[in-house]
Amino acid sequence: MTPLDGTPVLTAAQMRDAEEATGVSVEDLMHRAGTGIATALRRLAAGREVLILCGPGNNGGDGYVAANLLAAAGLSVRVAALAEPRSAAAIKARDGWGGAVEDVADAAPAAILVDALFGTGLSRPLDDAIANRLHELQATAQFSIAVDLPSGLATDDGAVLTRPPAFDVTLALGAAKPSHLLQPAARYCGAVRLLDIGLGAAGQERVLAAPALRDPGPDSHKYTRGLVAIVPGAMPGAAELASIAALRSGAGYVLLLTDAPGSPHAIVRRAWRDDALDDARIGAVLIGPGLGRDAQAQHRLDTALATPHRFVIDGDALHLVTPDRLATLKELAILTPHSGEFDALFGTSDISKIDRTRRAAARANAIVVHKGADTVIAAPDGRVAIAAHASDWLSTAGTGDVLAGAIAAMRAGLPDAFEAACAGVWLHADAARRCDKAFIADDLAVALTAARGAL
Ligand SMILES: NC(=O)C1=CN([C@@H]2O[C@H](COP(=O)(O)OP(=O)(O)OC[C@H]3O[C@@H](n4cnc5c(N)ncnc54)[C@H](OP(=O)(O)O)[C@@H]3O)[C@@H](O)[C@H]2O)[C@@H](O)CC1
Ligand SMILES: Nc1ncnc2c1ncn2[C@@H]1O[C@H](COP(=O)(O)OP(=O)(O)O)[C@@H](O)[C@H]1O
Ligand SMILES: [K+]
Repeated sequence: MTPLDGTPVLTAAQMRDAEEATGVSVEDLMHRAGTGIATALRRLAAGREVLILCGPGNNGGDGYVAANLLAAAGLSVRVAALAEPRSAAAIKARDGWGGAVEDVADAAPAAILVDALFGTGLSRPLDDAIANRLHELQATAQFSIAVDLPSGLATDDGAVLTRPPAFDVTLALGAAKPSHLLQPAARYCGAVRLLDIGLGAAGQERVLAAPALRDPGPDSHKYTRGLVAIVPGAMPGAAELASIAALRSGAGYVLLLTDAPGSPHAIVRRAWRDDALDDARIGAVLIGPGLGRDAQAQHRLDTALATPHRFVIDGDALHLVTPDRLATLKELAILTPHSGEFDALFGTSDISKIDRTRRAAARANAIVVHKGADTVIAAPDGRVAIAAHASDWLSTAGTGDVLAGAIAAMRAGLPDAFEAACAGVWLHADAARRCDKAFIADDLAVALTAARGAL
């Protein structure tokens, strides 16, 4: 049972391919899955009675295998089924279960509820009676665990076909699936833990992991650590927040292009001029937080984009560019749209957030950080990282400005724009975890120092 950080994310079809590529039979993979589930359950149940709900497919098969192993280990375990198993592997697993099989409709509740009804094979919404029963049994349990996915969730796009109960833990078999990470599905999974079943899964989509960042050395000075230039506009507070965030993420020098005084004094302030960015030492330029969308904003953006720097483009600036303009930039830019900014720039669509973000990155030839409770980061070369479960308290004004500053600091210091974007998103989420609840964006920016210090 391991955390998901850095692990591959596979769709249902990719899971089937990975399963075939192992050359291992479905029965053997199911045995591995059942063994992993039983080991996890022994720890999580701590001696309490376990009720395993088994569906007709291989998800149910995993449940029968786990039940058999738990009973053999002396644990109190009962099984309730929805229907007869249909796949050969699930039939064999059920036949290997020596105990009674109750009916889900009238099975008595237990302290520990295990949902092995449906996994990656769910093809349509659940019947109301089944969904209601699942909610009842989960509500009376002390602790609930979903095998692979809570029943009712689509696997590939974060969609909810039928609303499941909110589980305490989901055991992802073989690899994380998009719905463990994408909303609205992810909120029902609880803590997601990976059970390794020996799939040699490799793909371009991964769960975001902590970056490996170098600390300064004896040869470092402020410019080698990265000079971030920040272009402010109509709402100066946003650029101030981004400036603090860039410094506290480890930038060596933050130049805020304003003559308005402010703190901290570590921020260097100089009035905007049309040649303000003519400095080869600039490692990254951030433009967009609080920029406004008026003629002055458009002028500053056009002037900035005519320079050959590495850009982080956020907020209002995303309303003043087109994907075609972005694709002509010399250096790979990083775009940080929330869903409204994303739709305005790239249009709306029904496909999954992962696919939309990947397409947008290819279209604009830029790194796209598609923000939200689920943040997806995509590169034009196809790499994708998905951030797992950020603090919902991030939904407060100014936290996006803080993110933009953190990413700009990373962009000034790292050669790979995708890695820089990933590092900034990681630092931002970690800073939020350190802030507990009801923090404000100013607190979040300050907490970046501790987040950076932990790496
Ligand atoms: N891939 C791997 O490497 C490994 C995968 N493993 C495990 O296999 C799981 C996937 O198994 P799976 O493909 O058999 O699908 P599963 O989720 O059990 O359900 C399919 C069954 O349910 C039925 N059904 C669907 N929707 C329904 C509904 N709303 N209401 C009622 N029925 C519905 C559907 O019938 P049909 O749609 O054909 O009518 C079919 O009979 C995966 O999550 C993991 O746990 C591990 O064992 C080992 C390695
Ligand atoms: N419910 C949520 N859970 C986790 N993170 C969230 C949630 N809502 C927003 N965020 C994060 O908070 C930040 C908000 O950014 P943005 O919408 O641009 O705000 P602002 O423009 O006010 O700074 C983004 O990093 C986003 O990913
Ligand atoms: K399940």
